[in-house]
Amino acid sequence: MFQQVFGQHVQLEGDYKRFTLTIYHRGLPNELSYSFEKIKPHLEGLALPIICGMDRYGKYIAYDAIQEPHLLIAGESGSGKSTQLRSILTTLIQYYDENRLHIYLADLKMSEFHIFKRCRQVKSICTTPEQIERMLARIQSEMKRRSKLLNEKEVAHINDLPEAERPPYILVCIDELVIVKDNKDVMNALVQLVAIGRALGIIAILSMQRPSHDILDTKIRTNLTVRMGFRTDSVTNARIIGTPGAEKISIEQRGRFLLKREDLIELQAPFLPLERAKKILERYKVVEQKDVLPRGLEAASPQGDVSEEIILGVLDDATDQT
Ligand SMILES: Nc1ncnc2c1ncn2[C@@H]1O[C@H](COP(=O)(O)OP(=O)(O)OP(=O)(O)O)[C@@H](O)[C@H]1O
Repeated sequence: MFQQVFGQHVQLEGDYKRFTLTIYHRGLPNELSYSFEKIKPHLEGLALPIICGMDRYGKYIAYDAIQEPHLLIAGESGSGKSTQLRSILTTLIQYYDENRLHIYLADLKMSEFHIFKRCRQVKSICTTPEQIERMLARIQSEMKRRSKLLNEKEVAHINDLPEAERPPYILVCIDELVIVKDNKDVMNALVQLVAIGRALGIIAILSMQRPSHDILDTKIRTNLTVRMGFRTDSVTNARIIGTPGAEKISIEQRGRFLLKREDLIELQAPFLPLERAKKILERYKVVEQKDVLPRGLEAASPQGDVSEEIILGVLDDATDQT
């Protein structure tokens, strides 16, 4: 009824007694072409900026993952999760060099993280549960090293360290966690990461279709402070993600999602097609042979006990091992 009177761009919010009707001059764009030039000014001042999308006022929204750590991206198949992760990572790779940022990726669907192979900031791309286990074990020892460093220097956060001693931020992204949901080592490592990672500059992004209790431990879920809820097939699933209303997003509205931080807002994600992302990333890839680890982790150490310099400093070209 309100839409008939005021047009398409109205929003009715409220619960039992009190409702607010907001009438916007315009709606969200149906598609938002990815543009780093337009996004970049909105990242300034954020320690680890995560680009989200555009709001109803035509404003780009980004947040600082050091202030609001650990992100859950969820929604049904084809709703836009991978595309969103692609633009988050491509943005960060253009924004920070490897002295500021190290990225660890786990792509259990083996769908598309290969496009990040050989990017200087990308230190690992895992495609099997065993590789994830080892990657997280390495992250755990890096967490120990950083905790010790903070203790010695008597500071609370790596950002408080002098610039010369500050280690790079570490971003760990896992696509489709469901495949390793029964792996206790992986889950325990993740529990620890999301509990203490923030002060150490180690942040997780998890992407999955449905983060139900049997897939995502409550100890992990409660520490995923930011949620991006893409289209879901039911109210229940939208609630599980923490973005009630995501069930109302229509199938045609690709890249539309609800962002849950303190409030819940509707955004349109930038659209960065795979081929365009590949082109952008070309400039950030290693070219010299000595920069590329020729074999995988097994080649580096038959015992599977890889030294920190290798895993934390060199690309684990995991796909080549499989
Ligand atoms: N931000 C966007 N703007 C416009 N179209 C989009 C956007 N994001 C995704 N799409 C379209 O939707 C399709 C599916 O997107 P995507 O692969 O990201 O979904 P997904 O949620 O990761 O699916 P799955 O869980 O099956 O991997 C894309 O191929 C693209 O055509």
